[in-house]
Amino acid sequence: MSKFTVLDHPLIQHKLTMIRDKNTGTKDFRSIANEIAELMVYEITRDLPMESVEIETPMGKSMQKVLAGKKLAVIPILRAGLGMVDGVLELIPAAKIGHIGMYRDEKTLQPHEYFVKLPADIDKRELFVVDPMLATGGSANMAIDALKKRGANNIRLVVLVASPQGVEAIQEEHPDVDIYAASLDTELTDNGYIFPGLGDAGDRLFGTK
Ligand SMILES: O=P(O)(O)OC[C@H]1O[C@H](OP(=O)(O)OP(=O)(O)O)[C@H](O)[C@@H]1O
Ligand SMILES: O=c1cc[nH]c(=O)[nH]1
Ligand SMILES: [Mg+2]
Repeated sequence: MSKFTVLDHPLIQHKLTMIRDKNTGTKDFRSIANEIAELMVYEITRDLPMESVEIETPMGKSMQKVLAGKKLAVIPILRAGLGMVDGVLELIPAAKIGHIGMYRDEKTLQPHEYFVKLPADIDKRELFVVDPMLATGGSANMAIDALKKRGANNIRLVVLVASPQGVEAIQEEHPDVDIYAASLDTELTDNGYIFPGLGDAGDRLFGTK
């Protein structure tokens, strides 16, 4: 089964509380969501493999460490996943970006895919799928399906807030995909919203409500 990790760094938790607050407006929600994504990626990338290379400092030749292994790509699930991309790029500015458009039918809660545009070498990259909310898990599961169908084989899912049902759904369908969240919240409401959650993350990010 895949790993599920809550990143409980105090800065992440403090900032998450700020965006949970319904009085936090679009401008602050947007910038703080990106700050949390940046801190999360800092924690998650602790285990990236390294290798030694020879370089020459002004003092002479020396073996030093650099990142080894696969290159990275960030895959936001549109729309709300866009709200985490800039934060990730602060730390990994050379990452490629792929987009997967997904919306959840408000009545049935079923996800619908409407856009997929990915880097050509997706099979050779380590992918960070980002979306603030993992509620029923339907959207993330379908996004991961879309990636695997196109050759992706190294995927991590990074969300701000997860529900227990969402984590279970991903672990069941994609046991190879590790999940990272800033919080595991207590429940899903009858209309599919995470409680206490953030409300509608897309609407809060883009000011569409
Ligand atoms: O786990 P699920 O039950 O599938 O719900 C989570 C999805 O719902 C939200 O997107 P939404 O459909 O509201 O689209 P948006 O990002 O355009 O607002 C959210 O950003 C996730 O993608
Ligand atoms: O709580 C939720 C659930 C799905 N989508 C959101 O934006 N928020
Ligand atoms: Mg939405």
